[in-house]
Amino acid sequence: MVIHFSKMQGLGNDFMVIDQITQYVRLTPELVRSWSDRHFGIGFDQLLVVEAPKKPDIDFCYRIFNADGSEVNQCGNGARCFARYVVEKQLTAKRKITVETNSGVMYLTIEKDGQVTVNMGTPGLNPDRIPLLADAQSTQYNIAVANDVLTVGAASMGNPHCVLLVEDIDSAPLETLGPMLESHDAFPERVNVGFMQVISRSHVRLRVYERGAGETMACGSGACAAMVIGKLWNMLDSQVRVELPGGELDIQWKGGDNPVWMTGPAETVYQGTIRI
Ligand SMILES: N[C@H](CCC[C@H](N)C(=O)O)C(=O)O
Repeated sequence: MVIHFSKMQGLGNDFMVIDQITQYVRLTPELVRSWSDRHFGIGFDQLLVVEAPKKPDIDFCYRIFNADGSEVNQCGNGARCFARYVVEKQLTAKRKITVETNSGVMYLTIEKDGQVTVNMGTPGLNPDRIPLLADAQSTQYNIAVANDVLTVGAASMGNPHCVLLVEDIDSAPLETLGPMLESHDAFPERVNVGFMQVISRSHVRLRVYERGAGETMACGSGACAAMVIGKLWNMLDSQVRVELPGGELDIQWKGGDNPVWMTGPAETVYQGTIRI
């Protein structure tokens, strides 16, 4: 069987995108891992799967698999690529798209300049929502790692994130602290780990060691989580330029139960087929 796919990227966070509307393939963790391999497969950070809606008033469903084969409930950069994919494949003529993921419904708008704005929903700060093993909700949590205690912020954007402050993003110890925090016992479903350097109240630099993928060139939900946590720490205003290794995202959040808005690019690199 031949599977048609698009290879896409949002600020260098790269994706294989398939639709299960015009074709069908049974997805297993082993198959996803074989496809994500950058030497023996196609190579990607995440696989995005477009499905027909299950409810009225929803345009599509959208599933996300990390490179390690784990299925997750949110991908910010992927949401922007998803929007461009369904338009380019003429699966919709809409410019405002409603999509349901395992973590809820998202609202996507394709802007006139081709960028995509995503309503990423309200951040989850209750430890049970993240999930995080903690006695009470706080803006800061102390996590024992190796022989040190790290102070982190934690939030869910439909997927779990922790964020720590660093003086210099370029020398941040992602290779060591990333995996240790990603799989730390305090995070029962593992966690995405953001390393944030605050440049001003409207500009941060961020690197993310992603759950199930390692360090990526950009993490959309990670940029949202970092902005939320930085604002809760009263270090950031309500609109922030998040500078990631792969480029910049515009993130906006007014606090409280307001949604987080993310705007950024999404591009198709090539279209291909793979035989299974
Ligand atoms: N690694 C993430 C999923 C992809 C998120 C990221 N690529 C984004 O743009 O939000 C997780 O396990 O929750």
